[in-house]
Amino acid sequence: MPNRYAYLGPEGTFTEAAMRDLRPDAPDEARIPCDSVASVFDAVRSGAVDGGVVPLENSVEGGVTATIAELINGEPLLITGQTAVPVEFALFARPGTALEDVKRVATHPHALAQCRGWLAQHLPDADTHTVSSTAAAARTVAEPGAPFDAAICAVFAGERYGLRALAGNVGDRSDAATRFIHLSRPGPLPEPTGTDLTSLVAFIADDHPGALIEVLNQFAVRGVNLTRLESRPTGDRLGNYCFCIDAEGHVAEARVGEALMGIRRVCRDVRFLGSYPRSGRTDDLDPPLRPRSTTDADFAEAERWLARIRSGQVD
Ligand SMILES: O=C(O)C(=O)Cc1ccccc1
Repeated sequence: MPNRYAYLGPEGTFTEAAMRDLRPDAPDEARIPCDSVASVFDAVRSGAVDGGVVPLENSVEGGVTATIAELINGEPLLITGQTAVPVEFALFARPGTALEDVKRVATHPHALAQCRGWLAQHLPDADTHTVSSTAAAARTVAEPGAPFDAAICAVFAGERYGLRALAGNVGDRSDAATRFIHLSRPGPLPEPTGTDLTSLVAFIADDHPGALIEVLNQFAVRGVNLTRLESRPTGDRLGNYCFCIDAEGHVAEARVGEALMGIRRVCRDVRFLGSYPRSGRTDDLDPPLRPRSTTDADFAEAERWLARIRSGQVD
């Protein structure tokens, strides 16, 4: 039986597009749509599927709370891949509906947040409703007696559910993109590719001046570039935060491994989320920033030098 992969469904979500990017060889029957981000995590944890794809962050709206909360507090899973997908929104309705007939619009909360300008200009009196995904909105609009007149969704979702486009490009920014991650149960890490990311959550030991700088310094002094830093409430009590960090490089590399050891020493707790290729499509990526003296060979040479001086060799 081929491996099975869960994703935030139904068919026609941007997450499904990301899944096709990350698992291009998975046949249609191996792609399992779920109705929430939490149920994708649960399907991977329970072993019902071999992997899962969920949205992580959007270039306009920021982090996807449901995903980040699972990564921080849920039973641990590993991130084993990621990809970025351009998101272009369109307004779709049942055949025969005109723009002026649209009184109720449904979509995903992140899509709504990115289309507010267009809606205010073209449908100022319409009520907006949020549902579990853009494709769920399109599927509901297509049903007889639907509670909504139109959906904001991808063109492929509108077409998939037999709707007609009333307007294209309804996003306030045409260059918006969303980052999606591939999840696996804990196990062997993906091999380093040279263009990898490492994700972790750092829980500060005790609230003191410079606590975050101590964490960031572990990366800075070893020449590791950060690509994302987000503070999130730990959930314990108001004012307690943890820090979600993405860094360039793989934990198998000396500079990244040493930075993680340093963080482990200065933090109360560290949750390692994975080291994985930076994109499903690695062709258009810049090489990671790698300052002088931070190669594995540099670290190995420094380790040999330390061993020599510890044994009293000073020449
Ligand atoms: O609803 C979808 O299609 C998703 O995949 C989630 C989402 C929603 C809005 C922007 C990017 C991803």
